[in-house]
Amino acid sequence: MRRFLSQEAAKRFDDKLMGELGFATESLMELAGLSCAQCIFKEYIPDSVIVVCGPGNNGGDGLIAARHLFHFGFRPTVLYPKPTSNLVLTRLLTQCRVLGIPIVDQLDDYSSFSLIVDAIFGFSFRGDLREPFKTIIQKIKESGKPVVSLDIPSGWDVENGNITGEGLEPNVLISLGVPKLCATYFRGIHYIGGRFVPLSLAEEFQVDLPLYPGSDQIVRIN
Ligand SMILES: NC(=O)C1=CN([C@@H]2O[C@H](COP(=O)(O)OP(=O)(O)OC[C@H]3O[C@@H](n4cnc5c(N)ncnc54)[C@H](OP(=O)(O)O)[C@@H]3O)[C@@H](O)[C@H]2O)[C@@H](O)CC1
Ligand SMILES: [K+]
Repeated sequence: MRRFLSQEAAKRFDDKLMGELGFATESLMELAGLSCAQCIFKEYIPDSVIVVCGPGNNGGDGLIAARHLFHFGFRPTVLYPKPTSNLVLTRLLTQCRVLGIPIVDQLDDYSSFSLIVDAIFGFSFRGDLREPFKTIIQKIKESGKPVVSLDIPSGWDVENGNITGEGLEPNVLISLGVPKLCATYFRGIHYIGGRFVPLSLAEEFQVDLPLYPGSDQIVRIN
């Protein structure tokens, strides 16, 4: 059995979940985002947090995590630099707005936040880092603040890790469903979250599922 998925396998895995296995993106994203917020609550005292969201579903996980973090007593702000017309993401942005969570499209100074949540890129990241996210990632690194990455440390090659050196070096990584290959290069605190993978799918892809304690949605593996 393997413990990690390649980029191509992660995409096929996702297609199966959202296709023949009957799941909706929104429902799995909700479980993913909740599990991320639970990991953050375990590792950090509630305080101000900036949740930096990219244009894809990783950004959606971030919006959901921001909403749950608000309910857990954190003071989240969302950085959403790229406008979206995607209905799922638009609805999640509305849900944050309803709670009074500030949503900004640019940020020059991260110093007023005690924690940065990286929901910029997930398993679909490829090629050279493009703007505006290249500068955002650079500024996050310069801030020296603790970083929690959702699914993939942004800027890392999904299989080969931080090969350009431009990627984030998070303190905590929360792999969603099954870790991707780049996680083998990660040396910080590593959780798996999102307890939604059917055993039959894990067997088909020959990946191990972690043993989640009790009814928990998260498990620390490193
Ligand atoms: N399957 C599961 O179990 C579940 C998966 N879930 C989550 O979904 C995530 C995967 O989401 P995803 O496929 O939407 O892609 P993701 O990585 O967020 O964004 C890709 C976008 O980024 C951009 N972009 C790409 N490369 C770039 C570059 N070099 N430089 C700059 N921009 C670049 C490009 O956008 P564009 O620039 O084309 O607008 C592209 O569209 C997964 O990791 C997990 O977090 C959970 O929600 C639910 C359960
Ligand atoms: K990320």
